[in-house]
Amino acid sequence: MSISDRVRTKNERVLSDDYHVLESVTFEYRRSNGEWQPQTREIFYRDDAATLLPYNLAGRTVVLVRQFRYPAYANGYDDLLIEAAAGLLDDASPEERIRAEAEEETGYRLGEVRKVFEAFMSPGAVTEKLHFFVAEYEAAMRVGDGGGLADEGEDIEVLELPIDQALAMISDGRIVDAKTIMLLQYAALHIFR
Ligand SMILES: Nc1nc2c(ncn2[C@@H]2O[C@H](COP(=O)(O)OP(=O)(O)O[C@H]3O[C@H](CO)[C@@H](O)[C@H](O)[C@@H]3O)[C@@H](O)[C@H]2O)c(=O)[nH]1
Ligand SMILES: [Mg+2]
Repeated sequence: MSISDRVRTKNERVLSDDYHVLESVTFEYRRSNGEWQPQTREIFYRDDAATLLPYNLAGRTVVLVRQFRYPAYANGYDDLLIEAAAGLLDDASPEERIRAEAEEETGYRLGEVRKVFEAFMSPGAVTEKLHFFVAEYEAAMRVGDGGGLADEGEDIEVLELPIDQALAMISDGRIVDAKTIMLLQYAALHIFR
């Protein structure tokens, strides 16, 4: 049985369609006891995206980026946010897109990239699914400064950190971005053992 047998979409109203689409959706959901219950939810339609953690096994380091994020600032975060490189797919394949995005943001032209998992990051409200990758890097792969695209408003710093320091920064609150925490914990569990 598909879950669509338990959902009847009644109405979809576009609240905003400036850059992404925000809709108010009214639907009925058939509860486990068989009753149909009306519900309304605001849904933010965002395209899927990909993120990647470059790691160097011998040096026990990883590469992250730092940039301004207005939504975090609006929620009281008074600093640049430390993140793994990430980008919206823009209709490309996750692997193709993350390779280009990682080079744009960090300056590293990577070899093999490995997909490790996929995750919905805020499934109560946002459609976006994120594709997670890791890739081994070495100093010779640095072909540029990174930094992102200035004409798209990006002003990105590149950070190379020991994995143990990055993990400590999760504990002390200096790293508070979910995708970054997930990739660093993946690396601690499966890469730097
Ligand atoms: N005008 C306008 N431009 C936008 C908007 N949203 C994104 N852009 C443009 O699209 C670019 C997106 O840059 P990417 O590097 O592809 O994406 P990202 O901002 O890193 O986003 C990824 O990480 C975020 C933080 O975890 C995620 O929130 C996001 O969904 C995605 O995974 C931005 O630099 C900006 O130029 C918007 O609402 N309005
Ligand atoms: Mg980005």
